[in-house]
Amino acid sequence: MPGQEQDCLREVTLSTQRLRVLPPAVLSNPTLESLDLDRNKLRSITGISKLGNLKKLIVSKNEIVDFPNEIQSLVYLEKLELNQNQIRVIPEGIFCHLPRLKHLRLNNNRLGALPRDLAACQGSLQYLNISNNLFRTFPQPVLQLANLQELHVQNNALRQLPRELFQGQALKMFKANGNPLREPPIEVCAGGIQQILNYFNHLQHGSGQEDKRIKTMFLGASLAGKSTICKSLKQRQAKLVPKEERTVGIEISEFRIEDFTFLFWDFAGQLEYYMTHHVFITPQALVILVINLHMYQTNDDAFKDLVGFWINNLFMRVPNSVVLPVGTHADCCRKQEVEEKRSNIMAKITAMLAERKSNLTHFINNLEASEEPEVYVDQWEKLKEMESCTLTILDLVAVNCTDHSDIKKLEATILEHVKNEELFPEVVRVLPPIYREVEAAIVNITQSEEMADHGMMDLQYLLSELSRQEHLANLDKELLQDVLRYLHRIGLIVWYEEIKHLESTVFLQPTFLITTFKLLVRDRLAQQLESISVDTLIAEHATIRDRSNWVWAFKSKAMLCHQAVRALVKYQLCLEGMQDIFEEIMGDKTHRGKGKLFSLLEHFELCLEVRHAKALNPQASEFVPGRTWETTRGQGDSWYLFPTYLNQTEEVAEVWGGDHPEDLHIRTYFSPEIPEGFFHRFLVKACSFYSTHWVAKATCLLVCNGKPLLIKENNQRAYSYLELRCRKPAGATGFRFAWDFLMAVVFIIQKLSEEWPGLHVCVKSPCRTAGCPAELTWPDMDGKTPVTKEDVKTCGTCGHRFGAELLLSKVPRQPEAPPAQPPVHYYVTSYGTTTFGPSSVHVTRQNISSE
Ligand SMILES: Nc1nc2c(ncn2[C@@H]2O[C@H](COP(=O)(O)OP(=O)(O)OP(=O)(O)O)[C@@H](O)[C@H]2O)c(=O)[nH]1
Repeated sequence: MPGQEQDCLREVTLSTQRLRVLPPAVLSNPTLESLDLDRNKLRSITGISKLGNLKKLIVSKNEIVDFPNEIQSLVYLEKLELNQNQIRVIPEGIFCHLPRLKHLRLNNNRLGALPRDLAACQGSLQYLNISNNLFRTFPQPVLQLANLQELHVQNNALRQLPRELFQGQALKMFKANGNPLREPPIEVCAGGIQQILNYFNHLQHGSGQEDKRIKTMFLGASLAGKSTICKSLKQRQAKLVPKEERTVGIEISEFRIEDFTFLFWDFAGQLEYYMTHHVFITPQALVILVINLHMYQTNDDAFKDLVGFWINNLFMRVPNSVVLPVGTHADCCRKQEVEEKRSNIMAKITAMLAERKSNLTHFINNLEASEEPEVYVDQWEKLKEMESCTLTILDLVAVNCTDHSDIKKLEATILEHVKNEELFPEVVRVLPPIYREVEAAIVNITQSEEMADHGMMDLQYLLSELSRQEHLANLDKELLQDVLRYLHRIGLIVWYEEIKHLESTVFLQPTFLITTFKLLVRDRLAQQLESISVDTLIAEHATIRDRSNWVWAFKSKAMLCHQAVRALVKYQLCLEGMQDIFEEIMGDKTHRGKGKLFSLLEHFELCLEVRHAKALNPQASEFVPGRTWETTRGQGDSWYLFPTYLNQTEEVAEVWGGDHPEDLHIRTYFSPEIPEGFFHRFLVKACSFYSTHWVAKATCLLVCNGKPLLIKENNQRAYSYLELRCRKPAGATGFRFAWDFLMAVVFIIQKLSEEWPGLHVCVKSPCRTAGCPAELTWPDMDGKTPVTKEDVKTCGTCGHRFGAELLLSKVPRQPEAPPAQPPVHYYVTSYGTTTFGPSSVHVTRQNISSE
């Protein structure tokens, strides 16, 4: 039987066989205990009841519409997977016959309810996945599953979760993101089971209060009028912002209309700040896209710069957002011109949305029509998920910001949209009174006289300050952390508990965090560096000549040494009267304590530490997989590379020595385009992993075991890709190594791209015939099937045949080859950690050699 692996006929695997019916041979084997039918085309599994000894049945990724009733005969069943089918209803009378069922996957179907008799599995069921279905209310039978340890309900339409679910001891893992939850709000759920439980406990002591709050992000090109609108809305009058007062970084303010609280995040329009946008552009917000109508022309370039760029970025980053385009400077245009521009912008946005939809449909159809569609199931699913996301674009409002009545009109429009539950289902959150009390007390502290401008506070100190207040005397650390976590997620404060250096620091004024970013990520940084005062230089034991060197290194290599950063930061903090926090931000002088600034910049992949030191520890006696690779610390000054400021392009090309037709060559394509800042963050990630590297504006050369790998960025409309090349290796080991290297870099790219949920990335190998435009699409890389079955691939366009190892990660077969290894899985789990097959290599940071 094809694809069958037999173990005394107890176990049969028939995945990806394009089966439409169960093969009779399988059904004639009543001793079978495990049957895997993953990724086929089954509409039913008629006859399955003959396999009365089955313990494990996998029918995921098939075409089942009607729940297979025969499953009720499989009374020994322990594991059942029916995910990724089209099941709408599960009848009563099935689960009551499955008392041993431990593991049940029903995700990605069309279910809206579960049968009552699921409760019969209460003694056994430990894992249940009903994510990506159509549940509007929480399925009550689940509450009786006393031994349930893991529950997935993501991406349904749940508004409320029952408190009883969290009261038992068993539940260890619970996931609910992607639901319009009010009670508890999604920001509370993200804090985990304990936080949810605490939330319900506090709800018990008083009735929940409705909180209507929405983060509002003002985006748009420079000088569009974002700050003007923001300030005018807040002050309820036309409030023109002088041109010189440009937003630096992001400004945040709070504002109320009726009983809605708006948190305004006003983003600076200059390109340099786009690098930090990924940190602050978050889902579940109202996006106000501000367009200067006076500047806008009805041609494609103006549209791309002032509107298209932002729409594309929102597509990729927060694909489910609601966007209100606002056209400013209406007073500088004729009435008819305003109308023309308004309809031009709306028509072009509509065309963009249609283009995106049609692209996705095209990709999906391609996968479905491909030769082996079952090896593209994961890609297909991701695309389907993207297709279900909708960027809602509201009708453009044209305003004259100098006119009070226009501001009032805009305010009314915003309010009307926010009240629309269809558009903003999660605006209303039910909160225990204590959440509001703690929040109010924090706001009081931030506004008090004693509070320093920066608003940074130690967590323990904050707790003691709060609990000094009579009504919060019982506040404990856990509850405070719960509330802080919530306030962080809604954007009122900033608390990065996941960054080790910052876990005990709360930024009560989120703007201060942005101020810290701005110290090094800003426009005209070179001028800033040049203007460091002599006093500051002296205090840092530096000379004017050092300062010139810093400027030179920055302009030519986008690098700053530690001393330069210290001087720059000290100088800027002095200007703002905040010199007292210098040590805290920068760490101590020995460079060993990293300080908050670099913890932040490195966490968000905005800079890379480049240490001029001898490579790896020469004293290290051995390298042990899974353990930290110890390195010697360099004696010299640390340098930091800021990829945003890179402007050279030639350096890498020189080291690489030009492309060669023989190179192994793949491309990762991006649709709709490579997001702003993506390549820079990729550089930081990849270079912190591969110690030897060269970087330039749009290229990078990584070296591993002496072998180079080139990555080039090409970001053109309808042609956005990263190209990966390495020299054609000799011999099977060489191929294995080269493909491992390529795959590791592809996985870094894929891992990073997950941060843009609306971004589609696919990998292709160009045909190796010079001039032939054909490309070979790569199948799912985390699928269980090997990437390629054949040894030779034929190009469908030019007809030439190539060894598969030249196109895909397949090692050439050798006559004396040892028995097949288990399939190798690669994945990059996080910054600097990678797993290759059975052994895992954990490298926290390799030193950088300056070769
Ligand atoms: N006449 C007129 N001027 C406006 C209008 N809206 C904004 N302005 C002016 O346009 C200039 C730019 O406005 P800002 O609000 O600073 O623009 P921004 O989008 O915040 O700009 P960045 O800070 O660079 O991101 C200011 O001088 C405003 O006074 C408008 O509707 N009519």
